[in-house]
Order: sequence, then C-alpha cells, then structure tokens
Amino acid sequence: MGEPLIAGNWKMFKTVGEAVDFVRELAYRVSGLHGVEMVVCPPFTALAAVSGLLRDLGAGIAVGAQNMYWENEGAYTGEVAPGMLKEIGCRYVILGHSERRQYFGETDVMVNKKVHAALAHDLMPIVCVGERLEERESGTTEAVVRKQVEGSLAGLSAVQAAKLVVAYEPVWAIGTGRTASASDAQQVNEFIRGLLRSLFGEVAAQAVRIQYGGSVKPGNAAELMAQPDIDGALVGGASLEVDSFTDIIKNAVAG
Ligand SMILES: O=C(CO)COP(=O)(O)O
Repeated sequence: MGEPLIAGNWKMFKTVGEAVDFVRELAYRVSGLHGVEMVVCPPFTALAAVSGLLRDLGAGIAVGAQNMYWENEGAYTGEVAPGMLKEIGCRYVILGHSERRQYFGETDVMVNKKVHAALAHDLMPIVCVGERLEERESGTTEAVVRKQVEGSLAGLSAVQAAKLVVAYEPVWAIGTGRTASASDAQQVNEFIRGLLRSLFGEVAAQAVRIQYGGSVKPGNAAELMAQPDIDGALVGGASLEVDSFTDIIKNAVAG
C-alpha cells in the first residue's frame, strides 16, 4: 500500500480564527514530514480561509469539505455545490458520514448522487460506511456494510471507483472512546476490499484507500495503520487538538 491518508473531520467545531490558527501550527509541526498524506476537513465557513492559507504556506496538507449537494446550482437554500468547493481549493469531500445519515436523513441513494457529482467535479469522495451497535451485536455488520457500499457506489466505472476513499466507521466507535480492535477493523476493511474487487475488479480495489474511523488516538494509530487493508484514518475528536492530531500523523508514518 502507499502512504497512509490521515484526515481530520472537525465536524461542527472551530471558528474561522480558530481554524486558521490551528492549520498554521499544524503546518509548522509537520513540515518536512514524508510518507503520509494529510487532509483537514473544516466546517464550510472556514474552508476558504484554511485552503488559502495552506496553499500560501505550501504545507502539503489538503482540504476537504464535510458534505455537499449533488446539483451544480439552483434553488436549494442552505446547500453547497461541488463546483463551489472546487473553486476554493477543496480536494476531498466527506460523503455519507453516519451523522449525516442519522440526523439529516441521508440515504445510500442520496450518497450515491453525491459521489457521482463529486467525481464529475474532480473532488475525491471519502465515502463513509459502518454499522450501528445493535447491528454488530446481531451479527449483521457485513450485510449492513455491503448494502451501504453497493448503494453508495452504484453505477461507477472501475476508473471512477479507483479514485475513491472509503472510510469504515463503526457508529458505536465514533466519539465513544471505544475503538474497534485493529483486527476487527482489519476484518471489515478486508471485507470492503473484497466487495470493491467484485464490483470494480482487482486494479480498482487495490487503488481505493480504505480508512478506519472511530476513536482513533495517538496510542492506537500505529497498530491500526499496520493492518494490510487499513490505508488511513478519519479522525474526529483527536483531530481538533494540534498535539493529538500531529501525534496521530507521526505515528501513522511509523505504522
Ligand atoms: O466520526 C469520526 C470521523 O469522521 C470519528 O470521530 P471520533 O474520532 O471522535 O470517534
């Protein structure tokens, strides 16, 4: 596998001022670091400022949005279009996060439309999938993940699929401090790789980066990244502090 892809999902945290201060410090701390790809995903309001600053600093840290709508423009109050994200320098966009699914009613059909729209605008989707606690306990993890992967990625060509990032985020591990064990996470990531192989072929399946997310911390990053099918991390809470996010990035390289 190539370099791990470590992305910070800031969710609904940080003002523009806080975001700018954070990335200035982060860029300083990780300058000269090789062997890892870094992304920060601030809220919409801070995207342009963060993106502009990182470009000016030449920091080698990419920017992603946390959501978008699938239409190019129109009367969709409150939504943000793919081209608008592209214009301000976003390279990635998180799609179908479990919080979007749970609180804002996003379905696989909607995520699928967003994935197609993102790729059409040369944005790299980070497509989130993962089971809830009751689903894991009832033994339906693989069935749930299969349905999300097949639904979210329907209609893509192998060439398009190869550009994807998939984040396996078990809902019970998000913000709970309860990380999936490295072997449990590896098992599901390997299952996802197999699904991608059957849908898009071997070349695309190997090209997709499959992250793990859910209570990733400095102390567990290396072990998670050492798994053969874990190609990166989508970090929530621990990406909000420069110390912990920097340590995760450095430990991921070591892993
Ligand atoms: O949802 C997540 C990243 O998208 C994970 O959040 P935590 O790292 O806070 O568990």
